[in-house]
Amino acid sequence: MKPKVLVYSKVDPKVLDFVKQTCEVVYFEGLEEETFPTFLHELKDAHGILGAGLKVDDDLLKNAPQLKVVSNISVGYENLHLPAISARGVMATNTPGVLNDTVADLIMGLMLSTARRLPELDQFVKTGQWDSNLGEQYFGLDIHQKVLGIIGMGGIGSAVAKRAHHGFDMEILYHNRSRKPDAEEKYAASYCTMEELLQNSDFVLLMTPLTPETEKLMGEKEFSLMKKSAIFINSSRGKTVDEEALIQALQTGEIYGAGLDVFVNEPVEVDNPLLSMKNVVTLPHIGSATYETRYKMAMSAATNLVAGLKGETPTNLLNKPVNI
Ligand SMILES: NC(=O)c1ccc[n+]([C@@H]2O[C@H](COP(=O)([O-])OP(=O)(O)OC[C@H]3O[C@@H](n4cnc5c(N)ncnc54)[C@H](O)[C@@H]3O)[C@@H](O)[C@H]2O)c1
Ligand SMILES: O=C(O)[C@H](O)CO
Repeated sequence: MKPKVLVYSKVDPKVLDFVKQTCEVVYFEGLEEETFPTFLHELKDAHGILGAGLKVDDDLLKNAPQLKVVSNISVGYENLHLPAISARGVMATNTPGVLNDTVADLIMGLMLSTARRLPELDQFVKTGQWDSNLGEQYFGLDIHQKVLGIIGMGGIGSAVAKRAHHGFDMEILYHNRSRKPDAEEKYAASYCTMEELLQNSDFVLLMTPLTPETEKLMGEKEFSLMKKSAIFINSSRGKTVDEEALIQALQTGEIYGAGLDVFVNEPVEVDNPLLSMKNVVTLPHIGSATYETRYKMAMSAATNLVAGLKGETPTNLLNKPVNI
């Protein structure tokens, strides 16, 4: 009998076909309030789940006694409670690597958009404000030859360092849990403390996972250390930042601007002060959102899932389940 899999996010039909070769699939195309009870019902005899963002903790797992694999279609996995998943002998997987270049491209775009005020000036032209006497009101800041500080020099951080160093002639500083000799050699990246990085960077990119250690990693003290001319970029998770402190730093001119792909609450509330600031460029958490990369992520997650269900070790196994 084929193992039963619940796919709870929309995926390319080719990914579904791949999973269907070895599994019986129940497809949800996204979980809504109305479909969640059916999902819970189907979970009772499911062997695998595949999708993005579902909170998987003991509360959910107790409804899933047959479960063998939880496959996340994302690199971030703060939605997975790994101790609870491991304790029930279940494998957990994510999708690192395949999205590095796409997210790094977007981050370069965010840096350029914020420094050169692209969305604001786009509106300027489209609303007929462009006249022949334009002066400093449309000036921005250069990004080439500036200093980029990267907090979290992992897969995505390194892909940004590559673009910034080789493409924009930027100087790279980084802070990470451990030294990254590869980035030091290839992108002339200099390792430094958080404090040194914040004080010396023209752009500060936050690119760590969300963990208890990184929650509110950027707060009042950290923003106060940044240059007044510096731009803060966050494409990690909203909760790595104390959003109130960021708003304050922007309102008081402690920093020049911010480019944000992630927020504490997503979708972000329309009355969030960040949305009405001209010096803030916002995006709806779309770092990896291209057709090509979302396909690769879903296929990577499907491959992990099928491997786990076949009794093999998935390439991107995150945990050590008991009894395995
Ligand atoms: N905006 C988006 O669409 C999007 C897309 C992909 C990933 N992300 C987020 O970005 C995160 C990073 O992705 P990645 O693929 O580069 O992961 P990664 O694991 O390759 O890199 C993360 C790096 O952060 C470092 N780190 C962890 N905790 C740290 C700490 N306390 N202080 C300093 N450094 C620390 C790690 O050592 C590692 O080098 C993901 O976990 C996810 O939350 C967001
Ligand atoms: O963690 C990730 O992979 C992104 O945030 C979702 O695509």
